[in-house]
Amino acid sequence: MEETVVNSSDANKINQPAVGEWKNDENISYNDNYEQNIVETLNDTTLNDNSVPENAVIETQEENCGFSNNDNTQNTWGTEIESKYHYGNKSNSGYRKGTGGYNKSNNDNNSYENSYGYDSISNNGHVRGRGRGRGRGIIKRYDEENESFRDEYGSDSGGYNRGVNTASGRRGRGFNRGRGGRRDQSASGGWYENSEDGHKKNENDRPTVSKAPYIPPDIENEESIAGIEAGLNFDKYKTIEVKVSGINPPKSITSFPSSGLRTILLDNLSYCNFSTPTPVQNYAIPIIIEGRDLMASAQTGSGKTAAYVLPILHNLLKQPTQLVYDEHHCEPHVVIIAPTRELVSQISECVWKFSKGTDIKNGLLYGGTSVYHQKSKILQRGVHILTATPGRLLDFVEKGIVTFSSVKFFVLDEADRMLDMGFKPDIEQVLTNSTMPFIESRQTIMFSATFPSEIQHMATSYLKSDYIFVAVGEIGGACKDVVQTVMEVTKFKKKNILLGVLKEMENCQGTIVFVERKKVADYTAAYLSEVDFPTTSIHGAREQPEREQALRDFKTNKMKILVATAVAARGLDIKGVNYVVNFDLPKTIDEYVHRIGRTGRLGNAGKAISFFDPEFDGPLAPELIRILKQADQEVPSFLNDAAERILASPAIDNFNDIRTNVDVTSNLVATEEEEEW
Ligand SMILES: Nc1ncnc2c1ncn2[C@@H]1O[C@H](COP(=O)(O)OP(=O)(O)OP(=O)(O)O)[C@@H](O)[C@H]1O
Repeated sequence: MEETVVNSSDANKINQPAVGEWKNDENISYNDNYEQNIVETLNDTTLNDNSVPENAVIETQEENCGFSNNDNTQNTWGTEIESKYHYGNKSNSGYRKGTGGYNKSNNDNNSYENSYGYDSISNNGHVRGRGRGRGRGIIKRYDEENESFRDEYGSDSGGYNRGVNTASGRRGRGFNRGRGGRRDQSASGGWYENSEDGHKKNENDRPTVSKAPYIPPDIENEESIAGIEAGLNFDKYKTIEVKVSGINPPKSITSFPSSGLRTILLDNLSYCNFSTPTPVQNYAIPIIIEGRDLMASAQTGSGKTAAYVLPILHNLLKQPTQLVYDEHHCEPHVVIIAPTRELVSQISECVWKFSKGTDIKNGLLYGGTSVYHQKSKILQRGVHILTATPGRLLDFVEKGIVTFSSVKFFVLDEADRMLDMGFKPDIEQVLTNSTMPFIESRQTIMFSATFPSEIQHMATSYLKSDYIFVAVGEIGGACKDVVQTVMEVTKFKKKNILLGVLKEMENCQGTIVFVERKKVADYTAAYLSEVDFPTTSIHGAREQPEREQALRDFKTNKMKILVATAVAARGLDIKGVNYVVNFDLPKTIDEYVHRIGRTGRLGNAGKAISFFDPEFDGPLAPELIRILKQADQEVPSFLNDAAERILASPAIDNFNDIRTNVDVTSNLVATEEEEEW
């Protein structure tokens, strides 16, 4: 079989602004191209819901390779000092720092460790560092039937792994070759041959690092009850414009008691301190209760989840039908799909808290967790409402564990995201599954804060023709309770400016810093920890337990700052998020709107600070200005200048064939954010 060798001199051309910056600052003695290739490798080996079978466990081996023979490294192992934010236990966040080079370890706890040399390990089988290598991918696959692991060898090329493992004061050298195995057309990581003493190991005695499947904590706990409390601006919701279109839309409600919702739901609402419905709830509840399909858009943090969960629960309770399940499969009545694991978990919590005291069975499926555990949970009692990420859901559907024959409601949360290029094939696969009831026989519901018109057009093919459209405020508009500041910051200054911004805050507790790349997330979190801001991070290269631990640490204020990639941009509802900092601006304005919507929720005040680098962010300027104006925010003059430059520049050639009489085919390509998560 032909090997694909990535030439390290063929530098990956991705813009990687912050990488150079860190390198400059940390005096790391290797060149830009090399670093960029590492980034490329990591993309290839990312685990996410779509790329790796969920029950796969990566077996990692490595052989250290020798770059670390420089004086810096030699001198420093003895000088490590413990920072006050280094937590010794495995379920916490922290870091260890040293002096000189940059060493970042991110292994089986939620910690950042800085010391000499350069090293970065994460639990999903990536070993990053210097050196180069190719090798075969091995996936340790969990065999559910036998409850044991078996090896599956990846075939074909893909990943390109490099690694020097110099964790915890040990250094080794050696040359590492490993070809990232790919399965199911997806990158899945590779294994490395490793030797602490620098000698290549015999294949037979390579150590196996098999991870036990992760069983997440139960969502059914009282802490889940407390949502965000309504803020001072909650009453402003009354004045917001709501547009409703469609034939004979049901009349909106004005209060929960007059909504017709069943008593048990009203009781649960008051238990959860929901006294007044938000506008999207006023309109969506009666529409769904009356059995109409719905596409709805409302600003971030305005209660869209309850707007569909409550009427669905009401209808299930009003017309109970028998739950079909046995030891092999189950047939949910409601399927809710959302793009990220944490969001799925959050929605499921919401279902649980509103269905308390009823017979409704609630289940969830998401990647990075034990398949066996999730399977037994939903097959034990059956499941009325199943909330899932698309990858894990399809996995269960393919295995026949979930069938859709009893589906009455199909919900897409963050619907525009679920129907964009990254997820649309999965959604199509779900909706065209032979067991899925036709459009006329199910109720289809879509919600998001942003809904680009092209996605709306596409979405209509999944809805009944008389669906109702509800738009609360401007579609895709930013929440006006968020004060938005845009600063002109070039890439090399970002780090210092971030520090300045954090220091200027009275208390930086509850700050989410968004970056574009996983690696920059790690760097930034490590750096902030080092300068005494307790920080953790969430991104797609972290193991699921680490991701959940990071969120818990942030939610419980153990960590003041959460550095995140796009994985945390949508839907996450975290109390006490006072600031969002866009260290890197996103590529699309909708992503910006979702990110800044992590603060300023439910009438509370929030603040968003964005670093605008004219070199990279120019294309976003016109749309950013539109969003700032819509939310009555100040538009800085440099942004106007950048927008003028963009608008004055010639239109980008779309590389369209100038002939009109030829067939055109196009392939779906995953978006970059997708790969980056
Ligand atoms: N009527 C209400 N009364 C009190 N609290 C509410 C009400 N509706 C929603 N909430 C709370 O408001 C918060 C935001 O709700 P939710 O997460 O559903 O917003 P969203 O519109 O889906 O946001 P996003 O667009 O970011 O996904 C949650 O903590 C929720 O519990």
